[in-house]
Amino acid sequence: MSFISVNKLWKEYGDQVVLENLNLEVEQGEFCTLVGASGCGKSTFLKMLLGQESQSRGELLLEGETFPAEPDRNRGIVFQRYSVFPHLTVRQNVLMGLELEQKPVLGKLFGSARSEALKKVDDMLELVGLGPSANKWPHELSGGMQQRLAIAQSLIMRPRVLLLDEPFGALDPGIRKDMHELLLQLWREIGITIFMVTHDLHEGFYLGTRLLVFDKLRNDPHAPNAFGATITYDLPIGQTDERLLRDIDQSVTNTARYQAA
Ligand SMILES: Nc1ncnc2c1ncn2[C@@H]1O[C@H](COP(=O)(O)OP(=O)(O)OP(=O)(O)O)[C@@H](O)[C@H]1O
Repeated sequence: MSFISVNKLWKEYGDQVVLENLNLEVEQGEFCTLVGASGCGKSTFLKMLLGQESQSRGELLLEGETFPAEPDRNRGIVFQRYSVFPHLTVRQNVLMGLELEQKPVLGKLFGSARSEALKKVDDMLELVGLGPSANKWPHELSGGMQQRLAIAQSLIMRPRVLLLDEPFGALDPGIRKDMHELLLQLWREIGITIFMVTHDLHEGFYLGTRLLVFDKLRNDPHAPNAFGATITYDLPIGQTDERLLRDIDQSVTNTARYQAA
């Protein structure tokens, strides 16, 4: 049995078919990057993995069981835009998840429970390179540092699956490279399963263990909503070459043109 199984999965909004007949088996510890034209349903797929959206048809299984219908601590998510709380310091931002989990009513930990939680928070901040910034406010951080904080906020809850929706899309190329290194280091150290959406085909081609291309096999200009996207390529990273990259780029660009028409 696979860690995650996607069987004949469809997603429709009204008469718009967004995803059609997705089939996928993912083992624990895999790092999947998702690429595809804008509007092809990559974020929708992440939302289904998160439990924020339900499928129209088909199955989504975690260790053979139906995925929990609500977001829970099994799954953490990081978005492109910073999702940190501006009125809390870096340390408080990361502590908050643990406090709300252990004290859902008061939202505060005291005594030894608080010391233990703070130790975990400081270890996590070290891991993502924010140790020296623990007492800063989010507005004092660069974009890359804010995304490190968002990643720390997710990882402190020890999710089994980390979902990343274009987490580095707003960052400068140099910072993006540093964030790739950080992500690969965290993934190796923690052994977590990752799904990451990116618009950058090169990023998708070289980061992680597996590239999933979301694309439409059929485009009908007279009925643009009639066909959804599916996984057209499922490639192990490292066994990809420039020619294939160009083919995928061409196909994704064609779909993007149809979508924009
Ligand atoms: N809640 C919703 N209600 C209706 N339609 C929706 C909803 N969420 C998404 N859609 C539609 O589903 C399609 C897929 O959207 P989605 O955001 O998943 O695409 P995407 O591949 O992640 O795009 P991008 O790369 O631009 O973020 C789009 O046409 C979008 O308008």
